[in-house]
Amino acid sequence: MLRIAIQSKGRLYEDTMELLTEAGIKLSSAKRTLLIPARNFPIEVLFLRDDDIPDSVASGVADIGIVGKNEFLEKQKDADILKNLGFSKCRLSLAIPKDEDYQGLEWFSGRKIATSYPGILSSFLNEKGIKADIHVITGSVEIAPGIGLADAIFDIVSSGSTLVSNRLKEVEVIVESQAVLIGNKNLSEDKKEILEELIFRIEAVQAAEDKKYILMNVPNNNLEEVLNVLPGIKSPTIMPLAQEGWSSVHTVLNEKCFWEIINKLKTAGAEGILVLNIEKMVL
Ligand SMILES: Nc1ncnc2c1ncn2[C@@H]1O[C@H](COP(=O)(O)OP(=O)(O)OP(=O)(O)O)[C@@H](O)[C@H]1O
Ligand SMILES: O=P(O)(O)OC[C@H]1O[C@H](OP(=O)(O)OP(=O)(O)O)[C@H](O)[C@@H]1O
Ligand SMILES: [Mg+2]
Repeated sequence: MLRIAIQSKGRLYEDTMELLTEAGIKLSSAKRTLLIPARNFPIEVLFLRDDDIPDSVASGVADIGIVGKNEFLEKQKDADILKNLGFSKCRLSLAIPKDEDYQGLEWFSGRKIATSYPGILSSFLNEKGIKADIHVITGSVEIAPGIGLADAIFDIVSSGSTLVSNRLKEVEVIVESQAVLIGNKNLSEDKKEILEELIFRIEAVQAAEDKKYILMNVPNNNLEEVLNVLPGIKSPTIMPLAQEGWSSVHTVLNEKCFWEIINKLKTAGAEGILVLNIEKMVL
């Protein structure tokens, strides 16, 4: 049985649960239980605060875990990053009051910076030879400059709206983060085998993301024109329709690509275009 540590509630929880579900892992729904075995896969899920996930994996309390890369880097625990998971994307940035004139990192010399990430910040400042005063607070970091607690902050930024509403501006991006799958360094062969199967499933889910299956009807005379518009990843399927002189064309496209070529497809003579979600894709 492989044990995976995931966040019990918070920003990572929903996407993590969705990923496990899409990978076909069904949990027996024992709410308020901290350790739940899957019903159909040799895995059990341990629910923790995200701060405790890196250590639980490094120490072997859990075999693998899902946590923000920011948190993993901050905790400096000895485990491997096995996979980027593509959700909870954010960055750790330095931000200062918006009316300050900013010319470069020297601005921070001798200033007080509030953060929940003292480890990452101090190694960054050391590397750059900047001496600043790091003030650790565990939440609501963005209000620190406004209430006179610090001159600047180092915190998570995503859309940037929290910075704006606290009259701050982002001046340096130090770490790009997203949810990552981490693993203990000494897994047994049995556990490695289960992990491989899990990663295989995660990759099938990821491959299908942003991909659409599209079907359209095309007069045979226009087939060549339509096929020219479709990007040639793999050759499309072409089947005759019951109606003489028409064919049905099926292919897989990136969603973004679809919006770029939709008008060209119509001009080329495609009709009745259907776009379907793809759940999994094994390449
Ligand atoms: N605004 C955001 N946009 C995208 N990802 C974010 C955002 N805020 C946080 N994250 C990511 O989600 C992770 C968890 O955030 P959350 O706010 O749930 O943490 P927390 O309050 O420390 O939770 P816990 O109670 O488990 O300790 C962060 O470490 C970061 O990787
Ligand atoms: O750039 P933005 O899109 O505004 O996101 C950044 C904010 O999101 C997170 O806080 P969250 O909303 O999770 O609340 P918290 O302060 O309770 O952690 C993070 O701590 C930032 O404050
Ligand atoms: Mg936390």
